[in-house]
Amino acid sequence: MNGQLLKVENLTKHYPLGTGFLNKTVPVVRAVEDVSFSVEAGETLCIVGESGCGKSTVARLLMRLVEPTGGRVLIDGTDIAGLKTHELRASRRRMQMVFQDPYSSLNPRLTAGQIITEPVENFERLSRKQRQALAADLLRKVGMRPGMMHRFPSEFSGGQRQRLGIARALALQPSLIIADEAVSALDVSVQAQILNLLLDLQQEMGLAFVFISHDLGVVEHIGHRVAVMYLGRIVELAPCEALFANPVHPYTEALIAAAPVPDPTRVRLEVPVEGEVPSPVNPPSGCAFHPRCPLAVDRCRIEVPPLVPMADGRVVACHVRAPAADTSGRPVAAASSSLTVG
Ligand SMILES: Nc1ncnc2c1ncn2[C@@H]1O[C@H](COP(=O)(O)OP(=O)(O)OP(=O)(O)O)[C@@H](O)[C@H]1O
Repeated sequence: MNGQLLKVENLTKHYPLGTGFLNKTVPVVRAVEDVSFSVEAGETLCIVGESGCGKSTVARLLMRLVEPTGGRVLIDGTDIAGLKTHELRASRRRMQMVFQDPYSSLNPRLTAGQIITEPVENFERLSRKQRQALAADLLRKVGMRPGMMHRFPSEFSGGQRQRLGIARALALQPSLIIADEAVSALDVSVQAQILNLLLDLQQEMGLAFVFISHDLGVVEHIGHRVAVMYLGRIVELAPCEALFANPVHPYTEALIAAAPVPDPTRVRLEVPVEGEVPSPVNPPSGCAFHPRCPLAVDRCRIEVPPLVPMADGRVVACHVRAPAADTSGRPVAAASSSLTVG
């Protein structure tokens, strides 16, 4: 890992519900609220959270497929919002996306060779020979035979299609790949093969990943650091091992407790977190997790907790577990509380 590639500062996305009539304010979906993180070259940052917490919206904002309501995305120190069309195209070469559904994300009328070389052909004209050489090289990179370039998507399995999606993303030699639920549609054994392929490619090419998943098993396998999102906000961002060994935010603890445990020796926590994720149109006041949190105190109902740096390098937004210092520098609540209450 050698240098900051991507920096996200206070990224916010509100989707208006309908259009305002006679300047009437319209309700908004608060999909992403004040999200900040960075990714270094060669690093994998995972983003986890339940459905609807804003993970895919973050991915779309990074690719500038949607415009932010606020905040900035910087690639190699350059704010992508200020880029002209041709500069944006160039910055997109640095950052490519792999999508969830390998069945619908490939054009069924194109051959595998055409599909994976198309991104390059959007920038430069290739001779037939150049296209074939590039397709062969990309197919080899993702563990497929060059002879497969003449086949159509319908002739491939789900895992092979996702390999094609990865080959296509590699065509422009990006530094960063955003993978949005890239293995969720695949069988578990195929998932492992694709994850190992991504790890090999990272080693070989120094690729960085923003890896979005709701599956903690997958995240634990592939992540260097993990950002946990709840209702549009990051509530904990920590090195992967530290997060799984010692989750600090009660929501992180609940997510890990609720996940299937592949390792039977790992102690499973009994966390009494109940209820549904509230609506992002009208989120709870203060800490959005407080209605479901067994540790909530009065302050949680009133103030949004800031992300507080902890000694082991993680940041946590929790008034109880990671209290911000008051003006005198003293913590304002107990530094740690057990979740296994009552
Ligand atoms: N174009 C849109 N217009 C209005 N609301 C939207 C739009 N796109 C997403 N949302 C809402 O924004 C919130 C965050 O959605 P998002 O898809 O980013 O979450 P997610 O964590 O990726 O969920 P999932 O895992 O189900 O894909 C949700 O409440 C969703 O309904």
